[in-house]
Amino acid sequence: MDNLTGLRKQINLINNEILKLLNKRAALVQKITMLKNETGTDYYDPMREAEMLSDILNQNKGPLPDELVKEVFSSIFHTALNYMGISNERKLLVGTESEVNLPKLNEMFDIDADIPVVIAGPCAVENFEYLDQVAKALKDNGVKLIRAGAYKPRTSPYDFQGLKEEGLKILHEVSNKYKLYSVTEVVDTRDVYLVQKYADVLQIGARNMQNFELLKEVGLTNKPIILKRGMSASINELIYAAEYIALQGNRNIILCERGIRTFETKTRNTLDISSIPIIKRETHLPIIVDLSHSLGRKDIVNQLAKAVLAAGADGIMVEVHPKPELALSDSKQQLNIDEFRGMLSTIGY
Ligand SMILES: O=C(O)C(=O)C[C@]1(C(=O)O)C=C[C@@H](O)C=C1
Repeated sequence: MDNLTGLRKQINLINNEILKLLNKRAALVQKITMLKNETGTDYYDPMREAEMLSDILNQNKGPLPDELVKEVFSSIFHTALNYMGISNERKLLVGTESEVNLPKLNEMFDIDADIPVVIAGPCAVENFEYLDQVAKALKDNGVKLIRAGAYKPRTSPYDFQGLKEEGLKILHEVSNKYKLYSVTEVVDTRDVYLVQKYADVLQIGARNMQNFELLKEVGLTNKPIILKRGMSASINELIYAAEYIALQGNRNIILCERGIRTFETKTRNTLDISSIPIIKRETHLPIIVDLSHSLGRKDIVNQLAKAVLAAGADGIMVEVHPKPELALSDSKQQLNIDEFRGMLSTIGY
């Protein structure tokens, strides 16, 4: 009968065999490293790793299941790379180690460093008069960026879809009149050229965060891009979406937290404040928070504005409409001009 001591003795012998084999393997990896140095070949070779794994799994007769065998060998390959002195984690262009020296968000828009960047305006461009009233209020209160949608991706195809080019023209005219920077969403690769002709900052909405063709297209422009987090997207997915833009050459990316879907129904989305310091730690990109879409209500905007700024956000975005009750979209979450002034004073404007 096997006893514990006897079984452990056998395991000790196997451990020694595995160790000898691992070191034998490491000596071969060292030779490969030298060859790769001579030829300038990449150390990390995911295709080779995949081929080896497939051979290994074909030979696996158990009792260890394939997933566990895969885990062990993936760790062996990872160790080989560590032994070569490299990591298989790619350094991202948007990561903290990136060499680019980008201006801070407030510098991009000539905003004093002691006040937060505020982007405000109606959900959609509805007509010249409404937008003009909002723009005047922004100007009077020292806010420099106006937002308004000309293309509105709505849940229902029967809801107001935006004024499209007509809306872009109104936004352009009003922002010029008050010397404001204009921010508007682009939803289709075919519209990027048109939208960038009229607007100063392009926005990629939450629903399009992983529309990779659209990301690549705006990555080819030289306009700042606001990239909103998808409602079910992880922070990593948001960072990789930004990398798609950066890879095309446009490094002027502003990330935007706008809440994620959870079981909570008191707010439209759950505002994930923790994403702010995490993004600050893992990327060099500025991050702003869209309070209106996160919350879907306006009675708690002031508290959350202070909270996100305290957490390190570089700015906030809020919806403002001269007559929210008559707004064609998102009427419950848009502040009226008095409420907007109140919000500004709570954050030091
Ligand atoms: O075969 C190679 O090219 C190696 O560098 C060796 C090795 C390995 O551990 O087997 C190490 C890293 C590569 O990602 C793939 C394979």
